[in-house]
Amino acid sequence: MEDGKSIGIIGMGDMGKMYARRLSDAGWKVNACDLPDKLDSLVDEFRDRPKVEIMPNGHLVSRCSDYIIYSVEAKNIDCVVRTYGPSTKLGAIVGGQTSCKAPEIAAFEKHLPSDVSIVSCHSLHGPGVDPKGQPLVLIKYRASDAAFNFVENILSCLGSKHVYLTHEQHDRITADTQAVTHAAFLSMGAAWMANAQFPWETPRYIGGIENVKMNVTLRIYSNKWHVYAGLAILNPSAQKQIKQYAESVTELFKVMLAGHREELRERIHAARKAVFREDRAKELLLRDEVLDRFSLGELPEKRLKNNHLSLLAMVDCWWKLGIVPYDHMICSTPLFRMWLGITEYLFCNDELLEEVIDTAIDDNTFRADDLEFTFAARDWSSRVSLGSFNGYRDKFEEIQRYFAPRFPEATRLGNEMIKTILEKTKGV
Ligand SMILES: NC(=O)C1=CN([C@@H]2O[C@H](COP(=O)(O)OP(=O)(O)OC[C@H]3O[C@@H](n4cnc5c(N)ncnc54)[C@H](OP(=O)(O)O)[C@@H]3O)[C@@H](O)[C@H]2O)C=CC1
Ligand SMILES: O=C(O)C(=O)Cc1ccc(O)cc1
Repeated sequence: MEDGKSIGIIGMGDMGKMYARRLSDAGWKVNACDLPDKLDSLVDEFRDRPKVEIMPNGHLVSRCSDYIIYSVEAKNIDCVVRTYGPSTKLGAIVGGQTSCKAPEIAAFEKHLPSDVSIVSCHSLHGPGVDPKGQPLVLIKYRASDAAFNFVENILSCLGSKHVYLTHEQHDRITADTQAVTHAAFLSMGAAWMANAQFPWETPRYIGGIENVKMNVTLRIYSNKWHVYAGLAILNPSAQKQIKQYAESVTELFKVMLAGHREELRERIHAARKAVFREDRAKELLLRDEVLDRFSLGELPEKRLKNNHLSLLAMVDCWWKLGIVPYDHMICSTPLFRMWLGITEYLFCNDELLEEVIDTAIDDNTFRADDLEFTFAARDWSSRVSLGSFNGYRDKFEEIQRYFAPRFPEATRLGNEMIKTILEKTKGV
């Protein structure tokens, strides 16, 4: 490895460990730490990897490493960089893995010595997904070409697709792709819990699009709350989009309740025209055989109808915000691709879309679910707008406890689903 240079990782949670394993497998010396109370267990866990040296704190990591990655909670980034930043080795390069870059760059600007270069990164996938072929954002904020090339060379062992952005572009795009996607799935989970449902036990929620909704919702709730809270609350563009999503849900639900079929049809078709190209149906990201394969419950003989308020509102929201989601495929996460996949599956099928409009107007059996979904979307939006980390955490963890017994199975199915979908969407 390049002249005995080494890499520092501050924060050995899920992402930090994944980086430590992959970088050391590629032959790099890694110096890593977490909070002091995890020292012994980390030393134990990495005992069989001589290339990973676990250190007691970030000062020790910072003073001996040539590229230091902060992989801590986004909400703690200022405090952690303030503590260890001044110990950074003279002339080293620093970056971060947090999901929202404005606070991370601000912390680097404020607390790092001026001789230190800044090159940040963001793997656009969770720790359980193979990084190969997934987007990896690289941000050259304050660095020479040589320093940037050094970082790019280190991270090339992940096999990811490199995407070069400024930190402002990164935050704008991830608000469009991640934050609003998470808001939709978080709201589904909240609504199911409010109605005391486990959707895989209800025939009308099994098969096709419903499988993706359930698996992704459970996948999100099985993760750590701070990941979603950080990227929603700390990113100002995200707040705006989550608010628009809640407004789209509310307005569409009111049109449904009032029974205004033509108004609903016109609005849905206007949104469809703005978001989907006319020939999109020829190249759908997802098809029936893929969608039906990953069920948590028994598939019913005949597919049951749903008005898919969550999906109608998503396209309405993109339309209102002038977002064309395909523009962001280069920066998409697996969950975003699945969300876009089921959205276009619905909107690019005239017959299904017409059935959804009729169901929305004529079928009363979804009203209770839609009411709870509307409350949930608005509640998530107000917690995010208030910037309330505690409020976000309380709600997230309550719902997490409710669904926890099904996490192992949902994670297994979700991983298979992601793998299959990634194969189907290669090159998109
Ligand atoms: N999980 C995901 O899917 C992805 C996450 N990210 C981002 O990566 C970052 C890390 O996420 P993830 O690994 O999932 O989260 P984790 O909570 O698993 O990891 C963060 C780790 O940092 C530790 N930490 C906090 N303060 C310090 C400190 N002062 N010194 C050393 N360690 C500290 C935490 O300890 P403690 O728990 O005790 O506070 C924790 O172990 C986040 O900013 C997240 O937004 C990016 C891409 C994907
Ligand atoms: O795919 C998703 O949206 C995830 O939920 C995983 C994830 C979470 C945080 C990130 O910064 C990147 C990826």
